[in-house]
Amino acid sequence: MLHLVIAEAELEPVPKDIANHPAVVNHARRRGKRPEETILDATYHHAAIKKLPDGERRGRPDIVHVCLLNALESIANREGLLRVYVHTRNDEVIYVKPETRIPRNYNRFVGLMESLFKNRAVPRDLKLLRLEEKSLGELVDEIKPDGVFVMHEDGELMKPPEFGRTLSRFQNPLVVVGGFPHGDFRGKIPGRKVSLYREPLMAWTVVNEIIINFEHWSL
Ligand SMILES: C[S@@+](CC[C@H](N)C(=O)[O-])C[C@H]1O[C@@H](n2cnc3c(N)ncnc32)[C@H](O)[C@@H]1O
Repeated sequence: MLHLVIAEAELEPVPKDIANHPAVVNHARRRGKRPEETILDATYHHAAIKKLPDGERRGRPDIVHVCLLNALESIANREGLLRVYVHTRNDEVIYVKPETRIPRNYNRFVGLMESLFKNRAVPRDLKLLRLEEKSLGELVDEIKPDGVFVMHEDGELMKPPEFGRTLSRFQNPLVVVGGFPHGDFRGKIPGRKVSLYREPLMAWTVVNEIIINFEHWSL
């Protein structure tokens, strides 16, 4: 079983500090929600986000959306060989049941995330998505993997097929991919740093490369 963690993802409700900013208030009103109930989104909250620390990288639910679509619709997931988790910049972990159907439509996905942050689980009966306050370290301790790999541009360079083969030597490997658009992990991430290419890649490309090459050795 491969455990895939999208870590330090830039997915969060609008922080209190900018809840009164006109860009946030107007967007919330259009969606019929209170500002604090909406998800921070760089596309709509650009003017407000600039005022936040780390503003240049925050408000990117789209990264989580594409990574989840790719991972959950993969053959590995259909075969029951994958578990996916999202860890956020505020140390929350979203547990994703393998049978979850993530909405293709971005606005619907954001609506789902808004319900998740409000109710801590969606849908209430099936709890396909569940949110808990938890650090990445606590999540790793809980999963108890027999190998931890951190995808990183500065890591030891391994071609994707070679990385797939490396993963196949473990029973329960865990792979961490950064869910942010720019810069490095903010916290210390334990594990073997691996680079799949000599240049930075988008998080969803890395997710695809990991899963496809894991499948090659595991199906
Ligand atoms: C968009 S990148 C992060 C931003 C990147 N540091 C930059 O400044 O362009 C998102 C994540 O993809 C993974 N990643 C990006 N390039 C990679 C590479 N060449 N090899 C392995 N993983 C990579 C890392 O986990 C990274 O945190």
